[in-house]
Amino acid sequence: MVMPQVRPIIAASWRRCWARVDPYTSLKPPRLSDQHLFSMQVNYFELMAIARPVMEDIYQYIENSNSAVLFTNSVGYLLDWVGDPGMLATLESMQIEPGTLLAESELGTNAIGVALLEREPVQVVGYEHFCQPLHDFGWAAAPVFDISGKLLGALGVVTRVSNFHPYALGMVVAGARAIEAQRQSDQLLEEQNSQLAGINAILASINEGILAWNTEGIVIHANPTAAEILKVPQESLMGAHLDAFVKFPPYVLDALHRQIPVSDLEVQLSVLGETVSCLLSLQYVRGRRGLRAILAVLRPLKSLREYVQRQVGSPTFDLQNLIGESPAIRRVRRLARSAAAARGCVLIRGESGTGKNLLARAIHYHSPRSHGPFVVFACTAVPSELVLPELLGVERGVGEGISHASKFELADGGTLFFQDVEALPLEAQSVLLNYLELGIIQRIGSRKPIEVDVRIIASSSANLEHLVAEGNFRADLFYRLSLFEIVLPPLRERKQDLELLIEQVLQRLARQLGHPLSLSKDTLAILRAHSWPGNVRELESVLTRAAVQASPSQIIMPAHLPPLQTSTDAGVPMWMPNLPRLEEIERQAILQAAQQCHGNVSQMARLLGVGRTTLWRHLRRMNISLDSYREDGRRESGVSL
Ligand SMILES: Nc1ncnc2c1ncn2[C@@H]1O[C@H](COP(=O)(O)OP(=O)(O)OP(=O)(O)O)[C@@H](O)[C@H]1O
Repeated sequence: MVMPQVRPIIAASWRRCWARVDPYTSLKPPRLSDQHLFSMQVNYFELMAIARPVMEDIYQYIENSNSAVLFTNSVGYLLDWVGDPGMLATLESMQIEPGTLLAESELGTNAIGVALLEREPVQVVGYEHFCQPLHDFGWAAAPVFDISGKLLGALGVVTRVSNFHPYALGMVVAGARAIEAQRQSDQLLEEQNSQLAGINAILASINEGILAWNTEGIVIHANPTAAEILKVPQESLMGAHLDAFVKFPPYVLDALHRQIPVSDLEVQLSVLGETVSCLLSLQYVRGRRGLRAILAVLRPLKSLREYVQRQVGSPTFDLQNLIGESPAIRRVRRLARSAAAARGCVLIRGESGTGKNLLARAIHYHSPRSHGPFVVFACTAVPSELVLPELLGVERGVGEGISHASKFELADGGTLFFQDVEALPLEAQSVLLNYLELGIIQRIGSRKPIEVDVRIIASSSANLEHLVAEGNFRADLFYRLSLFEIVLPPLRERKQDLELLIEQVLQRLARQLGHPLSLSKDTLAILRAHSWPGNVRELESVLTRAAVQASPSQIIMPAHLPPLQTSTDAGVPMWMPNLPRLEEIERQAILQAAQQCHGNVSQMARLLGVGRTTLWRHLRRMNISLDSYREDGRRESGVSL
């Protein structure tokens, strides 16, 4: 029976102790071996490093009052203490010292044990201790939590009952809060530092120059690439005044003054008297109290070109990938090698899907320019109003929008490939001709001539002679381009290559599907009989569909093939003068596909066995709008019809 004046928290502890603690014997709490204590202290090193100064602060107030300040872990093991030597010796005589378990289950009711169990500050004085040997003492303790509420340990003060001061509890509570606050701020700092280290590592590894300076003009970050572009050591830049190194042109200063962001503006900086050309982007970092820093991204023009090159510079562009051993294809490969070694323009002609793209890339790949970029200008994919800005680039003044480089500049030192050159508007044809004659271009909005060294390759599946006769293609450009002409034969004219091509496509599909693939005899016969109006692209698409249909079986049977026409009347090159009749057939096919695919260009292209680009070209040429076929009347982006 507990006396009514006993506080409930103490009474509850006594009830817990009755079953397992003998109140009358001398204390024998468990103690860690020195080795275990040491490893525990190592584990708690950071927390103890925070707790120790707080413990000493508290001890300053209670020094000479025969007391001690204790810090335990969350289980109750005493990790550290500080106190009057007399009190420490007394505690030691009761087997209480660093390494001792002060849990309620071992020492009976005591402030540390109860504070850890009840997760609240508590004082236990005199007879409130369950064990008699502690009746002479007064303890106060407060639990310490982390930011998520997890119990970390307890801070306690112990004195003789006669010296016990009611303020002791307030002191340990304030001390515990101080430990928590310090730990949280340490953790935040550590997080920020690790985030900062992460950001710095990212900034250091990216290929763009990153330069940041504060409102006083002091450089607060410069990554290695920025140092490389500016040719100034990174250590010299950091912490220096930017003005000491870099002079911006007046229009950039104006942008900075007015805090206008710029993106990929081609600029010439004066760095310690040397001129550095690069693409500059500016961003402004704002805090609650206004502008905090300016962030500049610097990109060397060269690296941009290399980037373009990396996108295309893969070995798949080897001429060996133009499969076929027919005399026609051998001749194409021979011509392509001569074209690669020469310097002038090349015109590649042939029906859609015969490999014009492949050949253009291969010529570049085998040319002395292969280290330079290969840039594609897809004439049908660029909306007509954007053709000139895309081709020539745009120079805009500050505040007028974003300047961007021309395709010629991006291709400088490499090859510029005009895919479907027949779709180039007349104005752009003049630009191209002008470049071929003078070797310079001028960005829109600028009078400055830019000298570029670009080789031109063009492709076409159109009847260019017809277009010239109609006045839709400049004759002088046509003659200039066609000085070196390579014609890719349609597949139906080199059926002996069919099996080689099938083999190559099946090998690729087998790799993708993860099992070998072959054709039954009947399937091969059907493929041989087909006229392949869509050429190699159609073959690839038919085999892909069939392989997927056949999977998991490894043999493609006739049933797996999509319907194929066996007509022989497709054997007419697209640029022969019977275009109107063919055009009508094409128009009907496209309209049917549009209906079936609800105007979805990708699906239509698949159905028709042509590339998206080719389909867009036909749509534009035939002035077909897909809007009415789409359920939501939506226009597809990228091309205006
Ligand atoms: N001789 C060939 N050997 C191997 N693959 C080929 C060959 N010819 C074409 N191909 C493949 O056929 C597909 C279409 O080729 P490509 O895009 O070069 O044709 P294209 O004539 O430029 O077509 P379009 O005029 O429609 O743009 C590509 O996947 C290409 O790799």
